[in-house]
Amino acid sequence: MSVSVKICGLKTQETLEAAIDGGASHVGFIFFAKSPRNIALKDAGLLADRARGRARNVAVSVNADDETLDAIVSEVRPDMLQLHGSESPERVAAVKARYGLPVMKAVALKEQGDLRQMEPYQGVADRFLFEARPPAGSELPGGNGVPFDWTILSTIDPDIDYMLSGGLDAENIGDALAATGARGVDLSSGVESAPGQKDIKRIAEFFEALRSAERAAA
Ligand SMILES: O=C(O)c1ccccc1N[C@@H]1O[C@H](COP(=O)(O)O)[C@@H](O)[C@H]1O
Repeated sequence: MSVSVKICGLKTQETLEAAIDGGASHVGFIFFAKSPRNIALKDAGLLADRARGRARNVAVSVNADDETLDAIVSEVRPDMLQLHGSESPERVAAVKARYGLPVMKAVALKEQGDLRQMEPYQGVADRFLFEARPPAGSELPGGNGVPFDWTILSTIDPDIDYMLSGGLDAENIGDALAATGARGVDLSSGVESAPGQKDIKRIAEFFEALRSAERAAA
């Protein structure tokens, strides 16, 4: 089975096309002012229109209020909302009900016990995004290019639908898939030449490495 891939933090047509050409199933747009990947609503709307029907558009927000999410949903018409802050299970449920869209909830992992944070969201979130805890001093809850200890996921219930994230790139994707058996992955920094600057060559190299890992596992 092929792994679904979300390339996140896209800001240009050229890199969006490179992600979709490479085989991305999902493309992500960041709505978080402090991020070098933050994108204006109008620009994200244009990119999402371009991707529509070829990849699923994911809008990423951090503790966004209804007014902010209303604007994102109306301009971008995403297929999925990624909530990457400290949104409570009740907030996740309210967002799902308000927009009628699936929600992927980010959960930061550093040690085995952190997996318990996922439990209150089970049956509420449609999918999980397992991500590393941000390094000390980082202003970003995600997109730090840092992997976590993948063995934390070795005993996870196979019915839990998740994307693996945090510091994935062409060099480590084979090991990451071998360690976790993840059916979906999400990455940003690993296909950039500098923070917020997606690199077409690195996107192509990532997909090449992924296909090679998939062949090795078949
Ligand atoms: O990428 C960001 O700047 C960002 C900002 C705020 C919330 C989430 C963000 N990114 C998410 O984190 C993953 C992992 O990033 P990386 O591969 O470790 O750089 C990214 O794919 C986004 O979903």
